[in-house]
Amino acid sequence: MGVSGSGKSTIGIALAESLGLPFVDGDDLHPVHNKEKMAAGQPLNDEDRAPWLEIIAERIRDDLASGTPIVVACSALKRRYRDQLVRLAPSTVLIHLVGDRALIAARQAGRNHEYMPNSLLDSQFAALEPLEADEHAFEVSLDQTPEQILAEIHTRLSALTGDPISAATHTEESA
Ligand SMILES: Nc1ncnc2c1ncn2[C@@H]1O[C@H](COP(=O)(O)OP(=O)(O)OP(=O)(O)O)[C@@H](O)[C@H]1O
Ligand SMILES: O=C(O)[C@H](O)[C@@H](O)[C@H](O)[C@H](O)CO
Repeated sequence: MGVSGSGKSTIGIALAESLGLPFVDGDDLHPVHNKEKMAAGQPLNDEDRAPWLEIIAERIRDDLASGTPIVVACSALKRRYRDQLVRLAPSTVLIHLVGDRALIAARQAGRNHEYMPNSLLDSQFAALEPLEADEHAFEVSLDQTPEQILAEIHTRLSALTGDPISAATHTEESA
């Protein structure tokens, strides 16, 4: 999770590959109305996001129920959005890519997004609610290379879930 440009897709794809799990980009699950609204330079509101978050929550639940956990990139800016996402799959781990606005803006400038204008970054920060202590989650600084972020995520995931698979995967990966 994180604001636009924080690295959700980049890190999500790499994390999924390192864990041998499917990756789902939440951006692909937005209704057309949401994409058109953002492309027009308007930030989404709670009503826009609710059905989109429900689609993602059901996808997480359904894939987990079929035996395949997935890695998902989703802004998940507010605490109630995250509660909606994990409601159907409480074992979900939320990973917040955190960093300062200037660095994120610089990264946004370096890419062309399908629909998201860089001008909406301030609205993303305005909506962002930091993780709270009772969330099954952790923060990772985005001011690192993708490789460093991935290594930290593996370490933190193993500590949080006690899942040797993550550690084993990391060991295999670094071998
Ligand atoms: N750790 C990193 N170091 C350097 N560049 C990065 C890093 N992570 C991502 N980037 C670059 O920053 C830009 C934004 O990354 P990415 O698209 O993954 O962010 P995002 O959170 O998915 O954005 P959005 O939500 O708008 O789709 C891309 O050009 C990507 O290559
Ligand atoms: O919650 C939101 O406002 C949206 O999901 C945005 O975050 C964009 O879809 C995503 O960042 C792609 O740029």
